[in-house]
Amino acid sequence: MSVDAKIEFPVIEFRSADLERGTNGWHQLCKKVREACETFGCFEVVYDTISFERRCLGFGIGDVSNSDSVKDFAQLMWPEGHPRFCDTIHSMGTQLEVLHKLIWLMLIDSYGLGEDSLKMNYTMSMRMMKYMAPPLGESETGLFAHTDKPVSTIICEDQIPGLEIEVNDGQWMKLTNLSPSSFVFMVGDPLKAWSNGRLKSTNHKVMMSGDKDRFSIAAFIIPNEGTVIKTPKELIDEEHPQLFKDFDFMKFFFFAFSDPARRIDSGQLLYEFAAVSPPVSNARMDK
Ligand SMILES: O=C(O)CCC(=O)C(=O)O
Ligand SMILES: [Fe+2]
Repeated sequence: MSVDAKIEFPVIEFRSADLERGTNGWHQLCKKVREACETFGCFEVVYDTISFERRCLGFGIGDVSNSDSVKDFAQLMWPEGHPRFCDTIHSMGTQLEVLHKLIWLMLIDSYGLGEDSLKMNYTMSMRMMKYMAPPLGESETGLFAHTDKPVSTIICEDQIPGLEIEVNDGQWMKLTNLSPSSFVFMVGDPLKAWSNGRLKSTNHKVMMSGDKDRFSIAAFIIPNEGTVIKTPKELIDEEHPQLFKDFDFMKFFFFAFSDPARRIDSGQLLYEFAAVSPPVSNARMDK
């Protein structure tokens, strides 16, 4: 099904002059970020503060903002160490983590909440993906449709399009023409639960066509064991009754990747796990 041409994917430029908290520029950015995350569950962030070589190798590394953890990983492949690899990954991880936190702060400010309302201990994992070009003239699924289970994700691709988001029931929009300084920020299910369903965790997938392989890097925020996802009371009122009970992130994460969960639609898992009153029918509550 093709997408309505009127739907425009949000592209938000983070100019350094606007990144000072409390300024007019900051407030405008907060509003745009909130609108994008409420409507689309994701947006393209143009952020040229981060510059690095967009070279991917095809594996995942946990806790990338910790330089020892990156070194331990590099030792597996290069027992004698690989300082350049470690520096690149560590510096990229650190900067992507800053970007995650900046966007969280914008969301917090946009709802007028205190910083403590979205505070947790976490590690950021990075996955590097190579999607092979499909056979000539064909189109192939690179990654099946899902909503993200980490709190939030930042995706960086090497200019070969492939990422698609579901904008209406069954309508897929391919994200194209991302600028070389762009990233895609994606709301995950726990952030949706935190926001009492205001923020959308969008269904997305990777579809490959054309003759070029696609490389991407995804940086995921994974809360530490014992973290409880809790909706701030300010986001619950008569107009917005509580949709999700407080839940242990790790239990949700394990549930989402368990065998019985495989038979459930990815976007439905959060409701199965944490809905305050389970929906009577199978219909999605956020539609
Ligand atoms: O590679 C991409 O562009 C998307 C990756 C993704 O959605 C994921 O790893 O959850
Ligand atoms: Fe994803």
